[in-house]
Amino acid sequence: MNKPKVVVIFTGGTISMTVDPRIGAAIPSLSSQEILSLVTNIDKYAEIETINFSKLPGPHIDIQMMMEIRQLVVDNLNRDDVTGVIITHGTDTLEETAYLLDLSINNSKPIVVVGAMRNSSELGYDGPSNLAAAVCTVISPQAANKGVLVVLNNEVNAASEVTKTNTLSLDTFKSLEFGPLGIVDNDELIFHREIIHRQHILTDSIVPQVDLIKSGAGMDSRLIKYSVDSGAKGIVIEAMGRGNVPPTMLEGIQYAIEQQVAVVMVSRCPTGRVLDSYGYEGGGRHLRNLGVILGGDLPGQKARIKLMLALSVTNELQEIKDMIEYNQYRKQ
Ligand SMILES: NC(=O)C[C@H](N)C(=O)O
Repeated sequence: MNKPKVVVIFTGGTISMTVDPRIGAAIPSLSSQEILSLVTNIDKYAEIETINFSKLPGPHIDIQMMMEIRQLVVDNLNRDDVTGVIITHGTDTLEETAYLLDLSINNSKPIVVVGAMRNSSELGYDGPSNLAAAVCTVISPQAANKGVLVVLNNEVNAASEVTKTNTLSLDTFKSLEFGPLGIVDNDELIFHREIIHRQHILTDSIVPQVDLIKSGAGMDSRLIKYSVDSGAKGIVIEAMGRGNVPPTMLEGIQYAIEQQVAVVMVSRCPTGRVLDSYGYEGGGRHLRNLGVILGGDLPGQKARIKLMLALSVTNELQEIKDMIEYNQYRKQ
């Protein structure tokens, strides 16, 4: 019987790293063949085709590269002989690439993003087991129509829900609101739940000029104004609690909106969505009345990706608002 063909796009990250003895710290070095040779027996499950995209750590992957990875994924999913695509990625920016792919690709074939938390010089290198679980996920008929999946530590999470939560742990990728979609157990993909709302922003272009600004007690408007004056097309603000900012940030927010810069607000709290519950100066209701867009329960770095894609579709603030708030808030 023909084995399913899986394309693995190698981009780098700890999964491809060893410790360089000269500097005593990890850097990307392993080739795709070296990584795959550690995934014993994988050839019994799938025929693997490799694409060497880069050997970059997560923090070196930029938005343009994410779009190039996207094009490679689309091109390979369109091949009749390909069952699904895996992307190996540095975990620091993994959720951003995964979410970009999830929003911008509508294809029933599985797409899995995988990485590792321990490099190959460390005891307990988790790269091979994570890659094996990614292959088991991609070849499973259950994985069709699930959007982009993130597989590490035998857990399967939705790209739309997952975030990196711990700097060190093997189970760092968590869907903090809802828990994982499923697991890989004994080489089998088992789902525990569905995602109710999926969203696409189908575009093959992006507007990378979106800044991310976190709020803190007593912060003022300088960073927001600088962002606008230096060419930002959108700004994501990690506000406080339910979605409120110090009144000293209002001037900058108003300035941005007057200049037609889209301002999306999420919360610096790790869980819970933002809502316009508070009516005081700088509270969510006040911000919404000024034209601030609500970003749901996304962490700032993922709301930024969503806004970049939305801005590539339209410059109209109302249309951007509809896209960002889709299915989460009453239409205004
Ligand atoms: N575990 C990892 O992959 C972290 C690494 N700094 C990276 O993102 O490349």
